[in-house]
Amino acid sequence: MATGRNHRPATSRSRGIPEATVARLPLYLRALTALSERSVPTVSSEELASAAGVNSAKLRKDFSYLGSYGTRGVGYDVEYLVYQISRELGLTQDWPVVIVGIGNLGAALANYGGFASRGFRVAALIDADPGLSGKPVAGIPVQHTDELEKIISDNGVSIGVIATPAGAAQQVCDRLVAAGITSILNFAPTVLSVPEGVDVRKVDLSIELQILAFHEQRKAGEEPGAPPETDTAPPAAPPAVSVAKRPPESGTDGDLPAVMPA
Ligand SMILES: NC(=O)c1ccc[n+]([C@@H]2O[C@H](COP(=O)([O-])OP(=O)(O)OC[C@H]3O[C@@H](n4cnc5c(N)ncnc54)[C@H](O)[C@@H]3O)[C@@H](O)[C@H]2O)c1
Repeated sequence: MATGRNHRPATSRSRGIPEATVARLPLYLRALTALSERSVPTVSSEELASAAGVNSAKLRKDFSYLGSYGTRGVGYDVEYLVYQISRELGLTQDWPVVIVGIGNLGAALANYGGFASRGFRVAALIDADPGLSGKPVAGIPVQHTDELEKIISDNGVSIGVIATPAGAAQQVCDRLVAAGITSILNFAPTVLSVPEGVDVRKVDLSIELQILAFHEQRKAGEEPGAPPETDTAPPAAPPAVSVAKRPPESGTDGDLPAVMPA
C-alpha cells in the first residue's frame, strides 16, 4: 500500500494500481462481459463509462493503469479488455473458495451460479451443526468445522466466506487465518480483526438499505408542496432506522464499497 506521502492514492500491492481503480475494475468487467455476450466488438469510453456507471474521464485514467488506451474513433476492443481486466483481477485462474456457515445465507451463496462463471469455485461448505454434515447443498456435501484446517490445506484455499451468526464470526475468522486463508468476505454483522496481510471485505445489505432510507427521507422532505422546514416547525419524528457508526475493519478494505459488485 502506498503511504499518504506526496498525497499519492492508496495502491494495490501489484503494479501500483490505485485501490479505487481496482474497486472499479469489476464494474467495467461486468459491463464488458454483457457487451461480449452480445458480440459487440468495440466500445467507446463514453458508452462503457455509462454502462458501468462511472465518469468517462475516470474510466480513461483507470485504463491507462492497465496500459490500455483504445483507438481514436474506434474505441476499446471488448474482448481484449475483458482479458486484460480479468488478468489484472487474477480471474484467469481458478480460485477455490470455502463458505463457512451453511444456513439461509450460506446455502443461497452456495447455490449462486455467478461465482463459477467469474472464476470462483466453491471448494467446500463448512458448518458447526453436526446435523448438516454430509447433507448436500448445491450438490456439495456440507463438512463439519472439525475438518476446517484440513479442508483448506487439501484444497489450497485462500479465500473464505463467513456466513455464520455474528457471535461466531471472529472465532471462525481466526481459524481460517491460522489455516492459511488470506482473504475473507464477511457477511456477519460484526467488525473482524485480522493480522497484517489479510484482506477483509464486508457485505452488509442492511447498511445499504439504511443509506437508501436516508435518501428516501430526504426526498420526502423535498416533495413539491411539502412545507419548507423552519426553526419553528415541531421536532421531526425519530428516524425509522438508527445508524450505528462503526469503526473501520482492521483489514485493508478501507473506503471501498460495502457491497462487492455482483
Ligand atoms: N451481509 C448481509 O447483507 C447479510 C444478509 C443476511 C444475513 N446476514 C448475516 O449472515 C449470517 C448468517 O445468516 P443466516 O440467515 O444464514 O443464519 P442461519 O442461522 O440460517 O445460519 C447460520 C449458520 O451458521 C452455522 N454456525 C454457527 N456457528 C458456527 C461456527 N462457529 N462455525 C461454523 N458454522 C457455524 C449454523 O449452524 C448455521 O447453519 C448472520 O450473521 C446474518 O446476520 C448478512
